[in-house]
Amino acid sequence: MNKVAVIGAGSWGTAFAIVLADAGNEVTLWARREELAQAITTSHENPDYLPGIELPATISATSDVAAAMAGAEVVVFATPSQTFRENLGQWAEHVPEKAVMVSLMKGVELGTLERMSEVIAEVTGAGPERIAVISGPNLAKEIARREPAASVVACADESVAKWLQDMCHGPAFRPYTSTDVVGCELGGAYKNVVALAVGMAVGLGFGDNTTASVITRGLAETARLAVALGANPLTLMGLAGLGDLVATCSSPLSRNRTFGEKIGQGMTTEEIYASTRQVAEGAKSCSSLRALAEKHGVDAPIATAVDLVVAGKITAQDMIQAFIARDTKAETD
Ligand SMILES: NC(=O)C1=CN([C@@H]2O[C@H](COP(=O)(O)OP(=O)(O)OC[C@H]3O[C@@H](n4cnc5c(N)ncnc54)[C@H](O)[C@@H]3O)[C@@H](O)[C@H]2O)C=CC1
Ligand SMILES: O=C(CO)COP(=O)(O)O
Repeated sequence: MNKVAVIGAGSWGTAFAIVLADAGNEVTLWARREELAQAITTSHENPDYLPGIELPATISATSDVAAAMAGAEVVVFATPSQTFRENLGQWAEHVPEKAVMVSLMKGVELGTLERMSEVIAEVTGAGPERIAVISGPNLAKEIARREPAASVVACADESVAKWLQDMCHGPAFRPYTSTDVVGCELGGAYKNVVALAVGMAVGLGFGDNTTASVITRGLAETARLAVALGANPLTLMGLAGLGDLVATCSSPLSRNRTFGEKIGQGMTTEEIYASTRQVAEGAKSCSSLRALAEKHGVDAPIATAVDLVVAGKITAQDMIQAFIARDTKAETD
């Protein structure tokens, strides 16, 4: 039995805590609010993020980050990407010296254009053998209901990836290993932006031809940037690329797809933010991924257009028309 701290008791932090507990680990979940931590520990339910789902009794919760991390061999982070650097700055002193840190987050930081594993390395000074990411088609509600799914555990040190794989391999969760941290993280962040574009198309009333076209060109765009940053193109064809893209773009459970759908139906970004408490990472990462692509000279029409729509500079209808009107070219260029 390994001792694991999961930092962030939102949808995914809580669902992944279930995966870890089902796989036989002792899990402490950190919640920002004391009343939520108490509800999780005493009633074995997260009423705010996963109501109606019974949590294993081996999950306890606390709002004290030092207590959550004390003695942990693994510290898993599941909070929004854009505030993560600031949060981690406060948490870093409590991370046990040898603990492996795992990012479940799917965003790229605005301004620095860094992936979350890079933020962890910078803030904590940890080496690549202590930093991992887990990413795949893992909609939190389905995972929490123990519906079967697969995922990718990526770490530059393959033996660490294997150790984490064993730790989270459970009755309904099948992890694969990878050493391609860059590919997994970019796949996870980019699919949120593509899901926004797909949601917009759905909100405008378009059907499966449109969404399949956006998904496929979204995968091409993701792979272009990921490969320019050193990723293995096959990673993008796998669970952390295509797999997550398909799940997120197809599912009404996706916050990013829903966000896009609301824009397509005519709501403004501000109205959508006011209507939900849950994070839709793509609404920020469209800007950082667009900038990252520009920095590396990579053509990124979807990230660019989504960024313009989210900023209110063009409409969703303009975006789709612009995709069709772009200069024609060979599919594989
Ligand atoms: N929900 C899902 O199905 C999946 C989500 N992810 C990723 O996991 C990350 C977390 O997402 P969710 O758990 O779904 O989000 P959520 O919105 O359900 O929960 C976010 C959690 O972070 C906390 N939080 C919010 N702002 C904070 C701040 N400023 N400082 C500290 N804590 C803060 C909230 O209290 C909450 O516990 C995101 O990067 C998301 O893309 C990845 C895979 C699946
Ligand atoms: O990352 C996810 C599924 O793998 C969840 O997507 P959303 O954040 O859009 O809900």
